[in-house]
Amino acid sequence: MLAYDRVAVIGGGAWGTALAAVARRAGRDVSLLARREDIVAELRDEARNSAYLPDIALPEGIGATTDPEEALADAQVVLIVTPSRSIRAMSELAAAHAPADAPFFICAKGIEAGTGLLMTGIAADAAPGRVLGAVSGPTFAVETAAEHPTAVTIACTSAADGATAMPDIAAARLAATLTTDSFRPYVSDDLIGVEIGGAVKNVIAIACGILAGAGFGENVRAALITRGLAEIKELAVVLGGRRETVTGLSGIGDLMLTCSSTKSRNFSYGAQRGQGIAEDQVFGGKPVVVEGRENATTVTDLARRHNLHMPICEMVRSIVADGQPIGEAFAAYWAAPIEAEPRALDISIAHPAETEAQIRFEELLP
Ligand SMILES: NC(=O)C1=CN([C@@H]2O[C@H](COP(=O)(O)OP(=O)(O)OC[C@H]3O[C@@H](n4cnc5c(N)ncnc54)[C@H](OP(=O)(O)O)[C@@H]3O)[C@@H](O)[C@H]2O)C=CC1
Ligand SMILES: O=C(CO)COP(=O)(O)O
Repeated sequence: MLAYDRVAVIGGGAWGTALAAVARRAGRDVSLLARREDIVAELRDEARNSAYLPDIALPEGIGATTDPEEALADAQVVLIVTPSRSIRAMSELAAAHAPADAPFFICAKGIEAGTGLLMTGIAADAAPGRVLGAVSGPTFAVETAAEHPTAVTIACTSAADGATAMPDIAAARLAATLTTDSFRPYVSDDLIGVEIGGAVKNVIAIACGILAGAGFGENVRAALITRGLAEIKELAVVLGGRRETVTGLSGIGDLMLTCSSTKSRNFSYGAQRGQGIAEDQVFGGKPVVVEGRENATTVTDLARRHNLHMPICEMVRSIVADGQPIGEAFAAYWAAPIEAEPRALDISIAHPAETEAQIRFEELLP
């Protein structure tokens, strides 16, 4: 049978709940593991998750629980949908309770601090021998949960489970499992390319948000999206991913979405910082998952290790991690030597107006 009948989801937040809803609407038997009793009770009794997806009616029958054994023991496939910094612990938890032949699909977007591992790299460490994949793409949870049309990329390496034919590999099976009238998966075997797109676009979205919040226009946003895509492509290729994956849903698709909407937490975080709101006052001081904040450092650490310069990601890092004033950081980025596009041509012309640029941008930006 191509599709998985029994799907377990780890994470009762916005994206975990939305994916559980997709699987349930596709007719699957779904169990969702959450940490909070109130979320479990509301999902079970009212088919709602008002903490994370207010006003959205979810399908009946999502089997929510706080008990890992209950959630995972019968799973044929496990979706891990918690923030990137918790993926190691969640993979260990899943490995301890799920059947050995159930593949894990990681739906978080990021790179691990210290190790520089992609999300499936962490899972490979934590759950050796497991078939692993990723779900990524332009997907605001609130839209997916409300059955607005959504397309995703589902990736795994084709050799991962020893399958020889594409329909037998785990990514294709998960695509068959999750397809509904409103949810349309595409399948990829370029796990690295897909995961790099998801991790880096959040950092670029922060940059776009900062400059939008500071009052700059659409020109610079288009420039950052385009040059950000070049940074994604270079990192993906240096790590063994494929150039063409970057033009797909998990690359340019997610980058466009996240860099141009206040529905994005990364963009909104940047916009608030651009308006001059202090780091500890962003989102009114509430804890909100902003993956690009931490991943500005993990992405640039990884790039530096490969002698790759990612100027937009470095700019974001210097603001959010090193506390550099926005005007100064942007001026330094903007006054870099003039180079070729793409970088194949060896051109480097000193910017003539570094000082003027700094003075002007410092006046305009906080
Ligand atoms: N929201 C979206 O539109 C999309 C999100 N993603 C990605 O999905 C991942 C999760 O994001 P999202 O669902 O939006 O985040 P949310 O903040 O909505 O939910 C996070 C969930 O993870 C749980 N959680 C948080 N920290 C830990 C931890 N240390 N250990 C175990 N569980 C934890 C939370 O539990 P509790 O409620 O108890 O705190 C909550 O259930 C991120 O990597 C994000 O980039 C990907 C695509 C779309
Ligand atoms: O990954 C996402 C959309 O694809 C969600 O973006 P944010 O985490 O910025 O809200």
